[in-house]
Amino acid sequence: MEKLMVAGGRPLQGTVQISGAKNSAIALIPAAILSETTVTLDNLPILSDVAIYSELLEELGAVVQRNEDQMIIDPSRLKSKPMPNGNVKKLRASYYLMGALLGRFGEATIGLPGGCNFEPRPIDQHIKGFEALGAQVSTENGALHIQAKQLVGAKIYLDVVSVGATINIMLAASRAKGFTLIENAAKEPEIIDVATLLNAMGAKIKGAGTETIRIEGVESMHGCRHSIIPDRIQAGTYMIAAAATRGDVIVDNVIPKHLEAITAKLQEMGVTIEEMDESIRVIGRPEYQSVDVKALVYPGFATDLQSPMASLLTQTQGVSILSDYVYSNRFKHVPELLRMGAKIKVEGRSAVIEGGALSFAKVKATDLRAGAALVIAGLTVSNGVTEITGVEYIDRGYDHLVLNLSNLGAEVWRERD
Ligand SMILES: CC(=O)N[C@H]1[C@@H](OP(=O)(O)OP(=O)(O)OC[C@H]2O[C@@H](n3ccc(=O)[nH]c3=O)[C@H](O)[C@@H]2O)O[C@H](CO)[C@@H](O)[C@@H]1O
Ligand SMILES: C=C(OP(=O)(O)O)C(=O)O
Repeated sequence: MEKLMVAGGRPLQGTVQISGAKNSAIALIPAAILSETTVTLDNLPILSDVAIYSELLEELGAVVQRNEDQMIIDPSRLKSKPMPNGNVKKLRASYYLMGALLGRFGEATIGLPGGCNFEPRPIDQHIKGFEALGAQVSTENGALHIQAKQLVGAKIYLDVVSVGATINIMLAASRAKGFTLIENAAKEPEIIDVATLLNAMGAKIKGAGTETIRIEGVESMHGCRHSIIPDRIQAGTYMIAAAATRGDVIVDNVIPKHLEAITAKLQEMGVTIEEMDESIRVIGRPEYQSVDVKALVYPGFATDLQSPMASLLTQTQGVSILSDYVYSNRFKHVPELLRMGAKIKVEGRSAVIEGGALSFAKVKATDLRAGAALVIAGLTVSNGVTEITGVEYIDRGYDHLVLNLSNLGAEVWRERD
């Protein structure tokens, strides 16, 4: 096992290139198997989740080639076979195989998903969607068995706005007979990215990015080439890190529109932001105002940036309230930040954060974004080295983190634990 060492206290300076989005990639890779011919994905992030997904497709019989930031998927010989254990348990997004296999073969048996378990992550809305499309769903030894003789389009109203359920239903409904309407759909940019790929593969999807998605099912789908959108969560994390270290950083290869919520919140704190076509410059200040932040569904402030934001809020002059309305208990970073001297109290779905300097400590990343929060906290500490274990979580979502931070002037390295 490795640990991440962070000797902070230096303002981050320079330019960082943002890779393709993890939360798109892990849906686009399974989406590709709805095609009978080769799909090429460009701007692929280099992440452990992506590597595991490529192994999952190979286990199902696909031929997968990786060249740097490109993945070429030939799913022509892929079959639906039961995947109750193994790699499916390593990532949450293995649940997209349910919608994709169901769409292509009318059958899927997939173990209940793993991933970052900051709190229970139900999939009842995914199941409700599959059932509405005419599938029968049962549980067999911890795996879900989903089967349909013929998927038939349906009107589906999601009880909660769910990225995962919206994408999974889009995948299955793309190959259903007739018309599907998803109402109260999630509007995240990653959903638009998946719909763009599916449409390039021959699907007929309209309205992705709004709360009503219309899908006319098609009988077959074909290969195409698609470039993955930039990772707005990675971008937001570097923006937060730049502000926390009072740095001056250009975050490049981004879609500024996807970053409006974090941009506005940083500006409210007193951070200077300059927006360009495909990049954002973040210029920090010695002092920041405290602010209240509410993590909500898109276009609200992303829940995935809530933990990194907690670290930045320790750098303000007052008391901030950081609430998460998507995952009410996503606060596993808090006990670790307390070890670093943070003054935080969790009250219900909110963390009440009082500004004050942090100090170095040995801390543990318990999930991906909690890990990012600890890296940012470590970058603010000038009097010693913060040691972060649980690096495998951080590797799920941050492409070349050590290299990127080093290029920005940070002293960060990995060591064997
Ligand atoms: C809306 C939202 O911000 N979604 C985030 C969520 O997506 P992810 O796809 O994990 O979560 P969902 O969007 O599906 O879930 C949103 C909310 O709905 C609930 N839920 C979901 C599915 C379901 O069947 N039943 C149910 O009750 C969840 O518990 C959660 O409270 O985490 C991802 C990884 O951290 C983020 O990238 C997504 O942006
Ligand atoms: C928790 C995350 O990922 P996943 O839902 O894939 O576990 C995340 O991206 O912050």
